[in-house]
Amino acid sequence: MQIDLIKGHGSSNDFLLIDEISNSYSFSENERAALARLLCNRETKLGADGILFVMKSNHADGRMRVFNADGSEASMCGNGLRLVARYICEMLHLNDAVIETMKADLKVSKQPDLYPNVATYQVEISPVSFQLSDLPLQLNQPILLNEKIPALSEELSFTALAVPNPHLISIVEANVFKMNIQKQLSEYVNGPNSFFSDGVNVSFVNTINKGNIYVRTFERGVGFTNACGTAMSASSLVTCLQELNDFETIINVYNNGGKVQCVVHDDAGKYTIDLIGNAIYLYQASVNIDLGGGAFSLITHNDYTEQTAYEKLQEDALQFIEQTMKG
Ligand SMILES: N[C@@H](CCC[C@H](N)C(=O)O)C(=O)O
Repeated sequence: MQIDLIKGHGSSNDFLLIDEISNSYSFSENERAALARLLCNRETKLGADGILFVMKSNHADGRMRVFNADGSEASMCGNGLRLVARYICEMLHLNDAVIETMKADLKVSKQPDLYPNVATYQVEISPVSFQLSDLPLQLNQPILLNEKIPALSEELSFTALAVPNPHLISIVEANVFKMNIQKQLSEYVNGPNSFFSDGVNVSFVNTINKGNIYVRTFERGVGFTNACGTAMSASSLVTCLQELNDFETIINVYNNGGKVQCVVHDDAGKYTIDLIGNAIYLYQASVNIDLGGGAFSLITHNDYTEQTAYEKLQEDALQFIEQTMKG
């Protein structure tokens, strides 16, 4: 089969976007998973953290399904949703749209460029749940708010939440990033284990100062990524709950791929988060795929020129991290 796609990124969390609205593709569930495993493989000419399937919705402006590089489907993807938001808004000539995702219809909108010539979109991260059964996390308690799970770590405290994909978050000192703790812990909870039957995205967060945090995430179904949008949103909420940041106020979230902004809303205990950041296209490609043989070849590859503008944002973000995070 021949497929046209766009490779893009949100905070350098990169995706292959496949448009099923304009193209008459028809994929079985197994084919979607196999496509993700094949095309996201970093050893090939494409490689990505996941695939975004952009589909028609019967009630919203469009629909997104996201598959991780290992072929598993996720209920949500914040960085990916910004790319889909851009794609749908440009296709339908809209500034605001609603995108159907696995568990919710989410508002998205075009925003003023965060940096010159960096296409910027805001996406809604919702619904939020602290019920452990929604992750799921198997513990003899209903919620976990900044508490220890001694079997995972004697030192670190964790908060667990679903936004709606599952996240385990720990606020740490800067020196912890130099240790191997996050990798070991993440591999454990994403392998066969008695706590997380579906795995979990694991984030370590450093509160640089009020209004500025750094987040590094080991993603379920992928491994360490440059950034994870839902994780940065969930982490922002956790810092507000711990009074390290303020609700209704911009939080700059630095990551290894750049920077986004989050605003956390508290509507009488119902939390939602605005995630604002880049939606950059890297190139358009056509590929010829032999799924049975597990191989593909590139037919065309045309670069966009947007990445140069993004690199300025990324350089400044990385410099800020280096200067402020001593540890
Ligand atoms: N990178 C994404 C999250 C993708 C899904 C995640 N790995 C999961 O399995 O829940 C983001 O930007 O939110």
